[in-house]
Amino acid sequence: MSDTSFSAAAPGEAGLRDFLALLKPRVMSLVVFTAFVGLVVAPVPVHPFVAAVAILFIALGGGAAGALNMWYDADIDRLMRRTERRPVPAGRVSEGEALGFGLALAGISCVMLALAANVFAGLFLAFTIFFYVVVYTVWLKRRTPQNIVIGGAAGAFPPMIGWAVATGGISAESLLMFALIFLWTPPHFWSLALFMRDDYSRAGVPMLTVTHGRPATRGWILAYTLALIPASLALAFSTVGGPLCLAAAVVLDALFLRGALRLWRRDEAVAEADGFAAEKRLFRFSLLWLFGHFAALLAERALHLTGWGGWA
Ligand code: HEM
Ligand SMILES: CC(C)=CCC/C(C)=C/CC/C(C)=C/COP(=O)(O)OP(=O)(O)O
Repeated sequence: MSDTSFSAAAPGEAGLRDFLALLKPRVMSLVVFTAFVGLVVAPVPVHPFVAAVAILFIALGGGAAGALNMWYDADIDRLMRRTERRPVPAGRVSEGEALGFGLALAGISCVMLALAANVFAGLFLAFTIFFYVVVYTVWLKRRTPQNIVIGGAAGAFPPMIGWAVATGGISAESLLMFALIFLWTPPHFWSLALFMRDDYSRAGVPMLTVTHGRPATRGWILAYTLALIPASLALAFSTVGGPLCLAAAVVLDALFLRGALRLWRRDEAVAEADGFAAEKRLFRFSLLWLFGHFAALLAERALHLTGWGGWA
């Protein structure tokens, strides 16, 4: 294989790196981690080989959804500084290639997950890809500032898919994991939208910062952060939680709330003058917050296996 397949290719010349970029690997890493935790904390043990194969196909399914999103959004990605260098808008991968790659990967991953785990998990993965690509990307993203609130459900399904791999179904615990990510998505995304507003405005995407302005967005970030607290406590007190989850929830929630309150009180001129430093900090912290909650669930499960952890 030549070196060029790994380097940033010229227009019209796709490299392996470009097809990897279509999978949105950085975002999907946390998505896949939440699916993994959903699988591990479920009360039904899964053979390690089946678990590894299932996680691989969930990762590929998530990647397929990313590729299909980038195929459909190529026109607006071309207009935003953050996304203009992506493989399709930069012309290194054609729209047809991105569409074919995404569809093939989506089909393979759903069928393989159904065969490796169970049909319900395979169908759930297919529904999640459909939700992200059709409901969020095609239908809502360009129409309403509620796009990421409703469409965000797609990003909240993966731990339920992981749970479904183990149990073949849905439970109160998997719904609580869903609720945690569902309520987290608005503060996660809107803190980024505060400092990326001009990109979205240029592309004509009706994100809340564009349609309702920054001060209103700050209020909504605080509102969803407050709603996150009971959701994370409920998960900590559920059968998959325990003292460690509770301690993690208290610390992470207090820090998230402090950051959201700080953003809410910010003067726009001050925020602009310091380059939206506090907004960027809260966006980065949102990633740590979600990782921390799911890492705590995993650690609680590990402790439980040694006779500690959990409430029982
Ligand atoms: C509709 C829901 C969501 C929207 C609109 C959204 C939007 C974004 C955007 C625009 C970025 C900026 C950087 C980039 O392009 O990579 C980003 C970063 C990120 N998001 Fe989200 N996100 C959503 C849901 C999620 C979910 C569910 C997860 C994981 C469970 C997640 C994990 C991440 C991670 C890990 C990054 C950092 C990527 C990096 O380091 O470059 N996001 N998100
Ligand atoms: C298993 C499976 C199918 C998982 C899907 C998970 C999922 C829906 C994650 C959402 C991640 C994300 C980057 C949303 C932003 O889309 P955007 O189009 O607003 O962001 P962009 O402008 O960066 O493209």
